[in-house]
Amino acid sequence: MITVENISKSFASTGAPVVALRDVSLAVGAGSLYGVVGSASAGKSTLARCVALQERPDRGVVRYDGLNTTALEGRRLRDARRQLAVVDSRLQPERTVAGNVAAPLERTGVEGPQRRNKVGSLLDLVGLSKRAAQLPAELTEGQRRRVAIARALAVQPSVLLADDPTHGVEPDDAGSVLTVLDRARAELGATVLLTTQDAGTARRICDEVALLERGVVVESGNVLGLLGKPGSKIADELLPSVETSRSEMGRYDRTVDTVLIGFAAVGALLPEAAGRFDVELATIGGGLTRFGDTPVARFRLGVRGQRADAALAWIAEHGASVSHPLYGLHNVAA
Ligand SMILES: Nc1ncnc2c1ncn2[C@@H]1O[C@H](COP(=O)(O)OP(=O)(O)OP(=O)(O)O)[C@@H](O)[C@H]1O
Repeated sequence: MITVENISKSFASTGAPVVALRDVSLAVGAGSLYGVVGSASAGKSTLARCVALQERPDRGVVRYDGLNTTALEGRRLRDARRQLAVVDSRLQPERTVAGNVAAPLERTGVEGPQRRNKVGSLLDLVGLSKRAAQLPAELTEGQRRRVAIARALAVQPSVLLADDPTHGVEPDDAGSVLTVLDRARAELGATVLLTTQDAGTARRICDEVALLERGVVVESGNVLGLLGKPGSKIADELLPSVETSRSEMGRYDRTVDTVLIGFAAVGALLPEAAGRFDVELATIGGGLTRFGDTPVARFRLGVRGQRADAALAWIAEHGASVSHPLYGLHNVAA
């Protein structure tokens, strides 16, 4: 378990100091895949460096399993660092894929068949066994990232830190990088903390997420839990957008936005409510996506019928969130 408690960090500059983090707190549960999402210069890398114990915050504390790391020096700092690994995408260009993954094992004195077996299982984990003898230059950027992840995992860290792991990777290739991070958590039990500018990354693999804006955590929590929360910025960013024309909305008695989570809800809840209460629930905006393996829909519904209130209450009772869209520019196309 990693806890970040009220950390702040500024950097000197020619003018006023640059405040990279302001009073940031996070709790990253053991075995979770935690995503810090934010736009450029939001402070993500600074936060990742503080958690990786590469940078000391000006104020606040980073704890590993309760241990306050902020004051650690020398051997105790090295011991604390040993349980975490940072994915460093700079590979040794003259060494093969297997050689790069073997490098940390060579440094720690793991030899012979033990080293070969370990490298072999890590290459299996990242899906690059067939490329063991190739050089980094012969790989795609996404494959190189997977080598970097395998190398980071060679020291059997309990925490894996990946700062913007899909940056510069082609979209087609990015999915396999994320899959490998997910496997590191699922198969090796590592806690994974990643940063990203891309909401899609959080949607694909993160269980927990924090939204960082100008050095401040504006929202955090369980991803699926946030989706139904009215006014959630994270939900708004991750869910399909709802764009409906005013004239389309005007054809119904009223319109509502609804978020449906899981196979049963997405597949059956709306037709079931429409039939049960004899109302029309027409999908006039939004769409369907996936969070990991879980299907999630955000629909704007045009509602007609005398028992509309009862139908919407029934949907809400069965786990959907129902909210009334604002007639603002944000939601309504002209
Ligand atoms: N070593 C440093 N010296 C001076 N300023 C820094 C340093 N590191 C970061 N900053 C500044 O702190 C702020 C946050 O930077 P940081 O790199 O943490 O953001 P980020 O969210 O990772 O951005 P990006 O997604 O663009 O990498 C920025 O204004 C940046 O210029």
